[in-house]
Amino acid sequence: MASSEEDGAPEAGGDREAPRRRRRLGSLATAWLTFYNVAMTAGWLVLAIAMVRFYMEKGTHRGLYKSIQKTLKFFQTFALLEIVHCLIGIVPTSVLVTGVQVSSRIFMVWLVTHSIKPIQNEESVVLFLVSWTVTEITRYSFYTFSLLNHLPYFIKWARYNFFIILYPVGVAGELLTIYAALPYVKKTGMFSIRLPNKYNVSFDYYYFLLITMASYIPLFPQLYFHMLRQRRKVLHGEAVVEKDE
Ligand SMILES: CCCCCCCCCCCCC[C@@H](O)CC(=O)SCCNC(=O)CCNC(=O)[C@H](O)C(C)(C)COP(=O)(O)OP(=O)(O)OC[C@H]1O[C@@H](n2cnc3c(N)ncnc32)[C@H](O)[C@@H]1OP(=O)(O)O
Repeated sequence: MASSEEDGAPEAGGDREAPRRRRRLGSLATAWLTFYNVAMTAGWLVLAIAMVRFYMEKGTHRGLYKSIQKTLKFFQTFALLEIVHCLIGIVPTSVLVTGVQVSSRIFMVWLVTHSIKPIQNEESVVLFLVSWTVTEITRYSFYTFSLLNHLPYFIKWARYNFFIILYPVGVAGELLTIYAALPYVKKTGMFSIRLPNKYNVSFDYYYFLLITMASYIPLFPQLYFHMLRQRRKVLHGEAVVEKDE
């Protein structure tokens, strides 16, 4: 079920500029992006298999995060390159949208789940892990097949439909995990800087987490509506005007 993009002809109802844009990409950039997307698809697939195997063997989510954390940290951190891809112009995506998306994930991985051990067994961690994993397998395989001009319709369909449920579920998982971390952060004062000190600077990680949670209110709808616009453009061929472009 390969799409009609194979011969460079525009797809019915798709983005008619996409094949032309891809042809303009240099062969080095295309080779790099293909390698990057294949590696990321494989990485998130390994993570998915590890999670399913863990649950089948242990019958509980307790200990799941610990068992997959190295793979998760590696591949999610590797995604920082997506900001670089936008900055150097090899993908036609907004730096702002990608920056918010990637930095919120890096924050969740390193400054919340990795750093605050008592929350690693929360059910909410499983919520965001599953949402991220399904999303990323779909997204990176979408990019890979698009670059190879052999995009099966079901992958395109999945890329622009799964997020409708997975995005709110992932965000709920992230917010509940931060919420679960609050008492520990308050009790230990971790990552906080108290006055007096020689630099005369104070920082309270507990309030930083509260502000981060509040920032989902304006930022998440923007990402969600961005994806809805992309969905209309790619699946229904509607022209879309992005505010930050
Ligand atoms: C320091 C503390 C910070 C705290 C911040 C707190 C606020 C956070 C609020 C936000 C919360 C987000 C939470 C999030 O982590 C939750 C989840 O992810 S849950 C799981 C569900 N998630 C999703 O579905 C994610 C959806 N998001 C995305 O897909 C992308 O990340 C996004 C950047 C948002 C959108 O993608 P994009 O605009 O790029 O759309 P397209 O995929 O259609 O791509 C457009 C064109 O670019 C080409 N492209 C892009 N990347 C590549 C690539 N790697 N290789 C090749 N080509 C690429 C793509 O093919 C399109 O090209 P064309 O138009 O020519 O076809």
